[in-house]
Amino acid sequence: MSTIAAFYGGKSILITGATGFLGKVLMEKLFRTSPDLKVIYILVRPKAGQTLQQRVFQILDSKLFEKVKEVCPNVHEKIRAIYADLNQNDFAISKEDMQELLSCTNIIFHCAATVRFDDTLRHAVQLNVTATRQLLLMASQMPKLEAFIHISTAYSNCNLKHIDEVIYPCPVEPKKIIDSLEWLDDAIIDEITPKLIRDWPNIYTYTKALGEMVVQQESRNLNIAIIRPSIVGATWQEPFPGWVDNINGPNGIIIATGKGFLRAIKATPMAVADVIPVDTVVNLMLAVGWYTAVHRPKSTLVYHITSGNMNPCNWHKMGNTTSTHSSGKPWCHTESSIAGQLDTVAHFIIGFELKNAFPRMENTWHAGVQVLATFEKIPFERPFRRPNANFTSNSFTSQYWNAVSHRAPAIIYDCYLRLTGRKPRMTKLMNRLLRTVSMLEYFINRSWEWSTYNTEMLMSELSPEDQRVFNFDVRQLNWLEYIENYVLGVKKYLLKEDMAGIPKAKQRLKRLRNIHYLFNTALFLIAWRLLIARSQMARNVWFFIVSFCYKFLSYFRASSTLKV
Ligand SMILES: CCCCCCCCCCCCCCCCCCCCCCCC(=O)SCCNC(=O)CCNC(=O)[C@H](O)C(C)(C)COP(=O)(O)OP(=O)(O)OC[C@H]1O[C@@H](n2cnc3c(N)ncnc32)[C@H](O)[C@@H]1OP(=O)(O)O
Ligand SMILES: NC(=O)C1=CN([C@@H]2O[C@H](COP(=O)(O)OP(=O)(O)OC[C@H]3O[C@@H](n4cnc5c(N)ncnc54)[C@H](OP(=O)(O)O)[C@@H]3O)[C@@H](O)[C@H]2O)C=CC1
Repeated sequence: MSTIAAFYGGKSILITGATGFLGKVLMEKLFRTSPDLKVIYILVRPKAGQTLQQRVFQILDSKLFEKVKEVCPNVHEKIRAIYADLNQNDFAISKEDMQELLSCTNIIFHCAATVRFDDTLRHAVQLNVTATRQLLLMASQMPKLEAFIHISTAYSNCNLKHIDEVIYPCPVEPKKIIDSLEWLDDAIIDEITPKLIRDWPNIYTYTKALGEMVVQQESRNLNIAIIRPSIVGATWQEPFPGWVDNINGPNGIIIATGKGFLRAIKATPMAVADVIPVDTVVNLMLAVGWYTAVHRPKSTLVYHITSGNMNPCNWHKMGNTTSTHSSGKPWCHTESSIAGQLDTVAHFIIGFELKNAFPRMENTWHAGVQVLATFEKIPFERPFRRPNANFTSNSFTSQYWNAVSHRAPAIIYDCYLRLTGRKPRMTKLMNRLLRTVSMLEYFINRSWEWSTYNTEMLMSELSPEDQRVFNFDVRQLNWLEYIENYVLGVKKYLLKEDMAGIPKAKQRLKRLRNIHYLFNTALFLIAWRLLIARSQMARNVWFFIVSFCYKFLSYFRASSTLKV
């Protein structure tokens, strides 16, 4: 019997952010492994015209919860949705609900946050800092509370290169920021935001760092732990592989690439793609909840849950030479443009240098290669263009690809829409996509080193049974398998596409490839014709090539006649 599963039996657990990506997987695992838990309180707000109950029913009726319903048929009775808005004072929780929460809660998992990179400072501070402070205040009034688990991000200190499992101080005290936001107006806040966030890349990571500081300052005598996941991806194993339900992080990029909208990205070839499956993060969260409550460490422990140091995967490739598990297909630039060739050469040179500089990276996996190979096997329906991916770390090349591979086709397509009497929309969509990609660029052009002493210590504290049921050992992850399931999951659960449509999608890809070749050939012929008309040298080269081909063919014909 798993000690951790038994620990949660009979417990009242409070989860914030339960309607989010991580929160749903956390609830699912809790119900599946500890069906005898007493109750899960979730703080929910009505959204998109749905009441709390409708939101809960929608979650429980989803595919994610299919297994839970077998193990815990009365799951509906064990969820208690409490109306709450974390942006409001006291979270706008009713007196009776607050009383129940304060007197009954045993464990808190605080997942709620705004994860938008472009949120306003006011809103992000309210949710990621002030709400955390408020929740800690509530926690301090809970007599039965055994552990408070705060979910942060591995990127809360991404302004550093090496990050330890400690809470780093922020230049400005969170309290000062909270106080000043109360009286500053929005225009002034916008003006001072860059000065406040300094070398953090966005408001999200900055406010998550402030949130950690608040946890440290307001911890009082609570048993607190902080968990810092890197980029949370689709499920690896549980309850089934590939489950994903939002367009954050890599998900949106996978869709945009699979549908042929995004064909180039500014990314450092060997930068580590520190994706961590959501079920791995949840397993660690539950193990940390147990450990913090039972072992009561003297100080607040921080746990990193990342993949890069134990089982690295990078965004791109260094050809098919480094990974024995890669598809074997070279990372090819299918377009035969000169810039493309130069880019390839540059990648090989950079990659060769990097390989020599970081021999550890020899065994890394190549996300991009696997993703593209999977698109061949399991194409998305109705792609705009054929999926392709040019990775470049050079700003100039990146701008070139943006113009040629993204903006130009969007403009051409919009002209076609206009000519056929429809409303143009592709340029707008493309601008939005490129804006999103530019926000993610910071994270795909750098690598970080996260120490994982606490996470490893915890792993060694678990019984073999707990290590199996609550597995967070990312060394066992097979990236090839994971990425295939990830892409399949995006197709099935996000795009809601039917597998029966695959043959048709493959046919469409073939058609797009033919159009692509035709278009390139026409372009080449036009360019060549124009050149020949203008340059004597081009004409000489042309006659040389034609006469060479003619001689070659005559020789070939003569020798085959001799053989007969
Ligand atoms: C050529 C390339 C080849 C690649 C090949 C394959 C490569 C290998 C794998 C893929 C690699 C790709 C690299 C990915 C890099 C990922 C790096 C991520 C780094 C994260 C570090 C930190 C991690 C964390 O701690 S937090 C989690 C990460 N957070 C995010 O990702 C949030 C980022 N998002 C935002 O900030 C905004 O959404 C923004 C700015 C991107 C977009 O804002 P915008 O205002 O333009 O759009 P929205 O109005 O927000 O939404 C548009 C549209 O989408 C709907 N929507 C929004 N969110 C969701 C959602 N979560 N789920 C479902 N749908 C959503 C929204 O409703 C809108 O729909 P409409 O119908 O238009 O209303
Ligand atoms: N996804 C990732 O890649 C990573 C996530 N993390 C951290 O993990 C945690 C969970 O992230 P994730 O699940 O991906 O995020 P989601 O955006 O999927 O979920 C956010 C959750 O917070 C809730 N929430 C937001 N605002 C409010 C509010 N005013 N009142 C009540 N609830 C609110 C949302 O509720 P609603 O449904 O009503 O909007 C939702 O349940 C966050 O703390 C994040 O920083 C860390 C590293 C990476």
